[in-house]
Amino acid sequence: MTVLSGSLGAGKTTTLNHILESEQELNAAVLVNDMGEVNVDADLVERESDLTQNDDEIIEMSNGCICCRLRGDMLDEVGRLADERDFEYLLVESSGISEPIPVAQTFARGFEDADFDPTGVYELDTMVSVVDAHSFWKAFDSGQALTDDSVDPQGNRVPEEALMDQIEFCDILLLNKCDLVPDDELDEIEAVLKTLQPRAKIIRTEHGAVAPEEILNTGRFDFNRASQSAGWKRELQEGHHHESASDEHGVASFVFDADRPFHPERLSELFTGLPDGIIRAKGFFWSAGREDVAMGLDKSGQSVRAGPKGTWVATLPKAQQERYFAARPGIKENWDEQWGDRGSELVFIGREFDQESLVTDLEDCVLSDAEMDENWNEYPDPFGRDEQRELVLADD
Ligand SMILES: Nc1nc2c(ncn2[C@@H]2O[C@H](COP(=O)(O)OP(=O)(O)OP(=O)(O)O)[C@@H](O)[C@H]2O)c(=O)[nH]1
Repeated sequence: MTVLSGSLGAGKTTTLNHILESEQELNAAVLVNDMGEVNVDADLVERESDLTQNDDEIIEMSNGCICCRLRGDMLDEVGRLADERDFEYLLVESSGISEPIPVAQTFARGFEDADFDPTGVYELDTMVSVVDAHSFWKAFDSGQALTDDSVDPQGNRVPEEALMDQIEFCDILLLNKCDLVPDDELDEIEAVLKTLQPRAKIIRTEHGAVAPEEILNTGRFDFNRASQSAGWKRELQEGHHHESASDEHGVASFVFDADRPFHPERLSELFTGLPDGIIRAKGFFWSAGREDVAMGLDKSGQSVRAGPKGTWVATLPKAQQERYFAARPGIKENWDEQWGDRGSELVFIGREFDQESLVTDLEDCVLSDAEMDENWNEYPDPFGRDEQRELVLADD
């Protein structure tokens, strides 16, 4: 099976129809997930591809998203399909806001609440994300997310976070609507995509016209590799610290690390005022006043979330610490006698931003010697108590 993800209107249905038309021999079934009341996409697939006449089957799932509420239902549906029909390939179009990881997980590993176990029946072959080249910059620069009513302080996700998930977790990136964008701009978008997601193959398309063999039976999907493929994860693992390596399109990424806590207010100010060119930021940090919790940063486009993310190994009982050291020797290597693993590692990925001044600004946010000597652990902070949430809304 192949799963198509991508934001609203990126061209998933168009791509699906193209595949079904150009592979007449393909004995396929299709599952379309649409969040609306009426499953417009399923109608379109049905109408434009004569699927029903080919004795194929389309499952429509509306009123919910297959990455969360409908996970179990989705499995039951494809289980029924496997029982009742004889077909070779399953194509899934997920809704524009679907997160690809839980969808992939559901198919690759099953889901506890479902009666049907897909492993051994379905084989997840390729995760495809369709990216709209025409609205690419707008999706990250518009600031829509922050004024959008759908964002609330409880931490609901915003569209650009879904888009970032789709870019970071896939095997094939289809850069669609290339007819609407000049070549030099496409080169820039591709440079950004490559940095955000170094593993995926990027294919430029117009009207979803991709050769079927590029996304069917590619054998590319591997859950573990896909989970590790985000550009920011690689940066952290490979430790490209403070390195400036911007490519010919001005795309650069670097890791900032510090073994002292940040001044929370200075840092939150910096986070909310990051240069426009910073498309992605991710990592963990040590915030003065939070001795026990590791804080997380998660920025996609205009959306910036920060807040409690985990526990420092240093705060765990000794026996548990030993288990961590055994599993991840890297922790021990960077262990500070006084502070243990407390510290910060933040990845920034962006385009045409002044890296040097950002590093200086970050350094200014770290506690000074004097601040450290005073009460390093007595700073109030604007971050939420329980979880990461939108920073701009964090002070209400
Ligand atoms: N100019 C241009 N238009 C395109 C291209 N691909 C798709 N479209 C148009 O963009 C619109 C959205 O395409 P869909 O295929 O419905 O997008 P989708 O991702 O399935 O959309 P949702 O299911 O609503 O999330 C349609 O009007 C398509 O005809 C393209 O490459 N170039």
